[in-house]
Amino acid sequence: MSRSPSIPDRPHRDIDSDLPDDERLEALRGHYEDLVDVNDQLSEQLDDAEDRRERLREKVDRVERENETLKSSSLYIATVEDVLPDEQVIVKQHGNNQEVLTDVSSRIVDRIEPGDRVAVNDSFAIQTVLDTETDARAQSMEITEKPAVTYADIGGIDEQVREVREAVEQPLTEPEIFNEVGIDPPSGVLLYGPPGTGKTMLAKAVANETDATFIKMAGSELVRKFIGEGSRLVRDLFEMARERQPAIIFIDEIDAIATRRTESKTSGDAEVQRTMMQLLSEMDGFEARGEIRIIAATNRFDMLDRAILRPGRFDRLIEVPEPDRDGREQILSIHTRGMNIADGVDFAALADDTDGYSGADIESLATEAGMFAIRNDRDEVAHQDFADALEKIEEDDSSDVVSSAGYFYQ
Ligand SMILES: Nc1ncnc2c1ncn2[C@@H]1O[C@H](COP(=O)(O)OP(=O)(O)OP(=O)(O)O)[C@@H](O)[C@H]1O
Repeated sequence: MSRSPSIPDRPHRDIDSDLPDDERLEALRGHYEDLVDVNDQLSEQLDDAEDRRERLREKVDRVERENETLKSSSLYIATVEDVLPDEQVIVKQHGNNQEVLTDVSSRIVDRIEPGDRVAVNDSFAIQTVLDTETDARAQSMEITEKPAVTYADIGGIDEQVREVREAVEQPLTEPEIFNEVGIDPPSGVLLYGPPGTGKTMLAKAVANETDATFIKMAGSELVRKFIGEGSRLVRDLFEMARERQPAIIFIDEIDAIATRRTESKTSGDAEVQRTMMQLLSEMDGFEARGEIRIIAATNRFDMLDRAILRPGRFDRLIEVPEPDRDGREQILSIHTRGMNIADGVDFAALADDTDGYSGADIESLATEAGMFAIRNDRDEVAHQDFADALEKIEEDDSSDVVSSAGYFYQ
């Protein structure tokens, strides 16, 4: 290693104040030149030091990268299940679900809590607590161990409930039937229809019924929020499902990533295209009789790229329409179940008066009626409250009577 150059001495000159002016000036000039000289030497040394610092920094970066590569090539991901005394923890390795009791260094132990994702080496020693990058991406998904929605909460679409149970629930609960008959269940189910008609509820209710983890991702998030990350997020989505199976993957607004190809070839389109290709390749490599089911939803069926509807992909289409009159009455009674409803509230008449309302609109109507009762200092909701609520909703939405008006789905 080269030795550091020595720092030049500070120039020093005694200048006698009794000297004649011209000699003093000459002496001062000499002193000034000494100073400039030292300054030049110091600048040179500083430049050298900067160079050396830069080279060292590059070396550190290289070593860090090599270290990262070494670590990433040999580490496995696990979840901490329990932290025990004496710096021991139980971890469950992802993928094979193997549970292991392992030591953890005191450097890390204080930072670990049950539920943390960690990286372990071949001998299961915890190397790092995973930082939040993957978790941040996981946050773009909604993960629910057991959604609270049940089939009994869904009104007016009994036929769709039956179809979803057959296409999604049965392959999970009775896979042997498909084996015996020798057919593959549908790979993916596509629910299409106007907004607020219960598509998300259907997906959640199947997850509830089958004790599956519900993992929801919105297509719009895949392309808007994480530009450049869409295909990675799709991989994460399926990875998450594999870790938590049985699982229901629900991709809402699938049209955002599976629109018909347009002529324009902007980079945004290319990104959307890549995200969709990733989704298709995940689905193609999928065990149809496995423990993961995929449901997608759209209210823009007309815009969908037909490539996603081929066999082995979203090959079961279920239309979820706006509720008819009886459906609206059923949904009204579901959403008023927990309300203090006065005698004389005529649900049949309200169902007649809500033509074109979606399930979500009917839910808002019930809430709004409750607000009218509160405003009028009553704890019982009367028929008039519903009538007032209806009027208010019609007024608020006079240009767009119900939220579902103007959708396109076929
Ligand atoms: N068929 C239904 N029965 C009971 N409630 C319903 C029904 N449809 C919608 N709702 C109510 O509307 C809310 C929104 O429904 P949901 O999210 O399932 O609609 P969606 O079809 O997925 O809509 P979007 O296409 O806008 O995502 C539900 O939380 C529920 O309260």
